[in-house]
Amino acid sequence: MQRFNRVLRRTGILGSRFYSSYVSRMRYLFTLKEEDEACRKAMDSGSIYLFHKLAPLLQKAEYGGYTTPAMQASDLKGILGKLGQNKDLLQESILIGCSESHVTQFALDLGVLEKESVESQVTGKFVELRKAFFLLNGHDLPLISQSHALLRWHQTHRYCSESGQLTQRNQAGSKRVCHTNGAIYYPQMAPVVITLVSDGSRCLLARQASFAKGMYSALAGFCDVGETVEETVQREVAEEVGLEVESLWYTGSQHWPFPNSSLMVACHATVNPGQTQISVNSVELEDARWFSAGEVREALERKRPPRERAGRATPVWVPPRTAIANQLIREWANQQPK
Ligand SMILES: NC(=O)c1ccc[n+]([C@@H]2O[C@H](COP(=O)([O-])OP(=O)(O)OC[C@H]3O[C@@H](n4cnc5c(N)ncnc54)[C@H](O)[C@@H]3O)[C@@H](O)[C@H]2O)c1
Ligand SMILES: [Mg+2]
Repeated sequence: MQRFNRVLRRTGILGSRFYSSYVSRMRYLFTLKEEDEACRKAMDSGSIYLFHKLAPLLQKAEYGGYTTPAMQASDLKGILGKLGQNKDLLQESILIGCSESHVTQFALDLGVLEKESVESQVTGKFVELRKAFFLLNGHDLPLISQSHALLRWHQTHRYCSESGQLTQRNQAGSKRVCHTNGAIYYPQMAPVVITLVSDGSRCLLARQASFAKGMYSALAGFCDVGETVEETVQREVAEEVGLEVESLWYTGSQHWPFPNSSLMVACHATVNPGQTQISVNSVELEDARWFSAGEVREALERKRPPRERAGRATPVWVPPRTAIANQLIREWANQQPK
């Protein structure tokens, strides 16, 4: 905390004016992205979330479920020493945030070490990200999702696309620079719209052939270059189910790490109740259907994935609460008369 205040004072951020805790945290993070030395120092007293080949470290929680344990940099240095690894590996950590108590948070991928030997030194197991999404509660997910996306970006974007030379990251890991031509690269994400279409009394859910059996979701699609969010919603609904959107409104957003890094922009949309004939685009979707509010409420309550019964079709279920699709579907169901 003292160091935190010193950095803020030196950079003129902590002055006579009162800053809320949130503002001072954001200003502090901004400074750490700009100043490599300040970031290096913050790492020494920060907490570090571990990954192994992009799989986050998960720990069984005392009262059930799983959490993501954070390690102190000093403890991690000891572990690296025991595993015969140079402590400089710690410098590869990337900055991901700052807790409310002003402890800086970093993420580090220990993929260069053998997974089992790391697990023997820490409490927990490295779990593949998709599985981790089902095991963790909503509180831990944004941090893990952000860390995964940033670590992955650094691992897969090491070269300058103009000079072909290796680029260097700044200490925080918020950018990479090519020292041959000065090109700067920032972490990328793709904007995606996710839309729940309604005709006033029913909503439209669809499934891709790759979804788990029985799972239906809202329509989703990547934004094309040059499109507005509104245009993407209209195009995706037309492309995937052959309907024309009459009105739409934004409701929320979510960072989504699959398959790469997406910013999911969630919208509700309506179509004319007199023009609801679905024409499924079979290249994109396996099925799309209208569901009544009652059917949607049942799907929301169903255990995921539901137990299969011999000779019966798998009951319809929807993505878990950790996916913004669930929020969209739940919002719509809550607005319908009981
Ligand atoms: N969080 C959630 O609730 C939620 C729910 C549904 C879908 N999603 C995500 O939304 C994403 C998009 O949905 P979709 O698959 O229906 O999209 P989509 O309908 O646009 O179809 C996918 C196709 O778009 C093309 N494409 C265009 N730009 C792309 C890019 N930048 N990256 C990858 N492919 C690109 C590819 O040909 C790909 O096969 C999926 O990756 C999925 O993980 C998230
Ligand atoms: Mg789609």
